[in-house]
Amino acid sequence: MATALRRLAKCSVSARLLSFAGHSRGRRGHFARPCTVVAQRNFSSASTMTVDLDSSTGIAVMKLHSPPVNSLSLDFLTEIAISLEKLEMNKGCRGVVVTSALPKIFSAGLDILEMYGKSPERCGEFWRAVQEMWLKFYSSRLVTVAAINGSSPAGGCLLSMTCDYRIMADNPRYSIGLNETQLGIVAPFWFKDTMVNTVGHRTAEIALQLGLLYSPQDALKIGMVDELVPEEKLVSTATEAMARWFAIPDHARQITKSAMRKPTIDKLLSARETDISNFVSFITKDSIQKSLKLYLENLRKKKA
Ligand SMILES: CC/C=C\C/C=C\CCCC/C=C/C(=O)SCCNC(=O)CCNC(=O)[C@H](O)C(C)(C)COP(=O)(O)OP(=O)(O)OC[C@H]1O[C@@H](n2cnc3c(N)ncnc32)[C@H](O)[C@@H]1OP(=O)(O)O
Repeated sequence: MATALRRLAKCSVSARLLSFAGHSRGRRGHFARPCTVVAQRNFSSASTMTVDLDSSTGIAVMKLHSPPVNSLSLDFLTEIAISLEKLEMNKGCRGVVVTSALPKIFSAGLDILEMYGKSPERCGEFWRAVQEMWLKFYSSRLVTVAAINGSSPAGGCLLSMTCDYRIMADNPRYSIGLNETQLGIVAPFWFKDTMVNTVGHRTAEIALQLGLLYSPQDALKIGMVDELVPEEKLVSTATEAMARWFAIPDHARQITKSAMRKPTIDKLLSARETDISNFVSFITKDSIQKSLKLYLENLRKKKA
């Protein structure tokens, strides 16, 4: 099933930029089922998420549910990307709220187990799926709002930064940021670019080098998130925020979004294969594997 999903994801890449500029590629029936609430719910055999589309508002809520920490494995990334693709193709959908169904965690970022002790081939496949998820979200025609209801390190922060707007639960126990350097690894250029586009160059420089994780209050101060609300109001605030974006004619908003993001997207598209081989050669180095091993051990020790 997951392999079939990945194949489908690869086939649809070339259509992305068309939809980005507001052109419809969306012939119904491209997928086996139309994108309705029930079809979405049934779509994922692993039940790693629910996607509820309210046809009266055009807002879908995508709730990530991959215990224990919504870490982004190859299969999970593929499911997220395909779910977004299905929403993109549904003319009744104008926006998506991304949130977590797990308590206290939005997403723990990339699944470290996908980067530790894996073959170069598997690492390459994994990295392509990370790129694909980023490309789909960053270039989405939809209004995307992240409702960040828990900690969101590294890849979790990246996912939220691909969205148009971020609302975080005002809980000082949660943190968010690109903390890669703390693991002894390096955020690739398109993670860095997304961060720069979100918080500006100087703040990104400090945040990335030090691998900083910010409290919600500090994340608000630097512009990593746009709003803080009590956790119970998160999804309702996200759907309310969506109304401001829906008030703008779709084509004008989409073309503007494209103008803002296209250079960053094109940069990855033109270097995609090199980026994969850089990742594979970096992550499979003995020294990096040792760092990851240590980091995993510390994560486990913390619990014991
Ligand atoms: C030159 C350069 C060229 C190319 C680029 C090359 C390189 C690489 C770029 C890679 C970019 C990487 C991006 C990433 O996203 S890396 C992942 C970063 N994530 C983290 O650091 C988060 C780690 N986790 C935590 O801090 C906590 O777990 C968290 C999320 C705050 C939750 O805390 P808590 O509720 O207390 O839960 P536990 O810590 O007990 O965790 C439960 C369970 O989950 C396991 N786990 C946690 N996070 C991950 C993860 N990201 N991947 C896999 N597994 C994870 C944890 O070990 C526990 O497992 P157990 O078996 O003990 O139950």
